[in-house]
Amino acid sequence: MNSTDRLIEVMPIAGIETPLAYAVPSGVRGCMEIGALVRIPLQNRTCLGVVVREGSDQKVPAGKLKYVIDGLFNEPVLTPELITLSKWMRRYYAASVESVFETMIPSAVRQEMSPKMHRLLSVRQVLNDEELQALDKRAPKQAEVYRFVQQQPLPVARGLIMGRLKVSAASIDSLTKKNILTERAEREERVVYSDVLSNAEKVSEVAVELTEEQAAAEEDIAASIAAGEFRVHLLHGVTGSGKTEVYLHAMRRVLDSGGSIVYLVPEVALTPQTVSRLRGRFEQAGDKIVVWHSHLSNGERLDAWMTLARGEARVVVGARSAIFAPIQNLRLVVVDEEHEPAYKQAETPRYHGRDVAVYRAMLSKAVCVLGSATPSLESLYNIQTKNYRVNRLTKRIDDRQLPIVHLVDMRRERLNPDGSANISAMLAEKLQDRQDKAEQSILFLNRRGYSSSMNCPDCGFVAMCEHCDVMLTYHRPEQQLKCHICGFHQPAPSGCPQCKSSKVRWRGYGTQRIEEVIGKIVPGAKIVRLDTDTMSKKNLFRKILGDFRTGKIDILIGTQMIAKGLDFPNVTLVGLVDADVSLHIPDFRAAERTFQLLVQVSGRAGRGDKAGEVVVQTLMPHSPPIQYARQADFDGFLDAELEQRREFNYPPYRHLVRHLFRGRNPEKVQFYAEQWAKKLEKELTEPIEIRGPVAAPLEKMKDQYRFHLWYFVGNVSRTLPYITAIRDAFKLDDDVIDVLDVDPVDMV
Ligand SMILES: Nc1ncnc2c1ncn2[C@@H]1O[C@H](COP(=O)(O)OP(=O)(O)OP(=O)(O)O)[C@@H](O)[C@H]1O
Ligand SMILES: [Zn+2]
Repeated sequence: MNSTDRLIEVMPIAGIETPLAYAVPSGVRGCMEIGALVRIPLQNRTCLGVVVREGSDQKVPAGKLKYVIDGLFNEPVLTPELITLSKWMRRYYAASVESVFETMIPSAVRQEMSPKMHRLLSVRQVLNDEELQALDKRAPKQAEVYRFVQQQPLPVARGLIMGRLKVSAASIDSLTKKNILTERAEREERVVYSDVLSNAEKVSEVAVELTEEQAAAEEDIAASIAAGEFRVHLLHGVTGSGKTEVYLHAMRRVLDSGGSIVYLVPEVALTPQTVSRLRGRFEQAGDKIVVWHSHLSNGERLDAWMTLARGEARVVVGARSAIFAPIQNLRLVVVDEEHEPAYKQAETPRYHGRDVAVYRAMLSKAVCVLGSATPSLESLYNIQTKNYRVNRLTKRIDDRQLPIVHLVDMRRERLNPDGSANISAMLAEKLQDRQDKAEQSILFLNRRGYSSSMNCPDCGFVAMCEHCDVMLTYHRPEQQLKCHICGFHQPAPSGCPQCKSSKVRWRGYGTQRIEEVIGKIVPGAKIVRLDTDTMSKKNLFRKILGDFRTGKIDILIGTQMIAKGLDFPNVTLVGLVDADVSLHIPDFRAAERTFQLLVQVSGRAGRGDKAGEVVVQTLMPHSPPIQYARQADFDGFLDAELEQRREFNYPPYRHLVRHLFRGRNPEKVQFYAEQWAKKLEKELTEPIEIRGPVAAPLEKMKDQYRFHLWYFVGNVSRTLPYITAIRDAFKLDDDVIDVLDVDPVDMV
């Protein structure tokens, strides 16, 4: 290395937890700034890394310092504050550098992938005659490739060489490995950013005049944006109060003053209405919006990302990972439906999109707006403890009334012998009434109850998954029993496999069964079912919503996953078939989830000129979350629930960390979990409460047995590193795996 060489520090994406110093060769291709994605040599291989520092004071012995190979792009793929965010995520979620960067930088970007990408080869090291003759002898094919490339005036496409010379990829690769040839990816032409959601339901978008409440909320948010300080606003507005309109006005201001915006939704595919409203509003005004969603091809992903990195688009809308968009001058982060558990990632790094959004906003001194009709207890609590500002919208647009909620006690209804069990007389009658009046209805099933299992009344046999601790679910169209956790399936037996009785029964009900029953109750109604099968078919979901809007469908049946943000003015009846299923899950948030579910699904009724009604079927009509939801009493629910949480030290009073051990051998898993607990209790100097180990509620999953411990932690960033340090010195057997999940939403 020359004394004039510039140094940078690069964090390899390769299972290493510290940055390494590299020299930057003069004339190197690509960006070398902080946040740039670069190729580096590391222990005899080439890997990717992110530039985290310009300059270095690492003492690298002379002759050991290596050169960066090149930068993948001409601009950084992460902003400096995203690098800081990555450090926080590693610490807070006990995650590796590799997993954090792989989450932050989409694989399409890391692989520099595009369907229209060429891999171009050129000569890096010119061979002299002697060397060329040696190569001719040793590897004639390689020599042929070398000669061919050397004769070309411009870099030549790899595919072309392979086709023309009939050589294998291996011959080319060995030349690049020896650094005789060099390969780089280049776009054939600029890929036009096409987007599958671009022809979503068209909503003609004109900016409406805000109501008084909306205007007050928006002005308060605007004041924070103008102040240029980090602030969090909780926009707590009842269903149909026009929260989206408040976001849109605030966004307009930010765009007009040159700032950028991240807008998060729980799942893009489930929110086509929101996406088309954003598009309608901003793209007509000439502001490009990037919609970041799972149906993008790799080429589109790369292109969308780079559009943001280059500052060509200043708004990104997407699910949780959109929070990592390399957008500069971030002024506003919107987290819509902030209470949604879908914001939590189920794999490492197990981050919570909302919490990361708040942290990123803080780093950028931006404003974060969390919006919901049913905010999480954590956010409501933060109003008091972290000075979140709260903006309430207490009224629906045009003073529309919140719907009347009827509770039906299904313990009495169950006695109905007419075969239409699970649909109460009241719900049946109201469905027919809406049909007569040409109004629309939506029926919701609680997702957790969306199954029908097989059991035998003679011997008590229940069909269970061979690999998981769950009952198999009956799917009528395919006549199969399926496991919703691992996908195991088998043909549905006609008799009991254990005692051969022919009296097998199907208990519970799925959307399919409800559809049949409703068909009998309301003959002539056009009924459509929305479930996971529908969701897996591209565009079908949007088509169904479109048909529902135009009145081609009378009754829509689905699980609560479809409830988010649906806004159909002609819906005057909502039925919740099984309100309390979610009360029985082993989760300290069971009451909160049930309350949220009731309020959210009720919120779909009566959004137009006509008043709405809700029929809630329950076996526990007196349980507090159901009563509070019925009266739309948020404060009552909050007070009661906070008291419970405080008593048991649950969030929001403490953070929970779940430490799961799993493996195929249950005794071994339990043994390690217990050994660990002993070690932790002995060595941990921090006062935290430890509960467990105990078997997880879902003890067996995908053939693995699961035990877990719970840590009740006051300050995660401070305490977790102590736990991980002890864990680093705790050797597990190869076939036992442990996972730390901070602020978990999955309790089973
Ligand atoms: N100021 C306004 N004047 C007239 N119509 C409005 C106004 N603000 C919002 N709307 C309309 O009211 C309806 C409800 O608004 P929106 O969907 O934003 O409510 P929301 O608070 O997000 O509801 P939810 O939480 O139930 O999804 C929409 O059709 C929207 O276009
Ligand atoms: Zn299974």
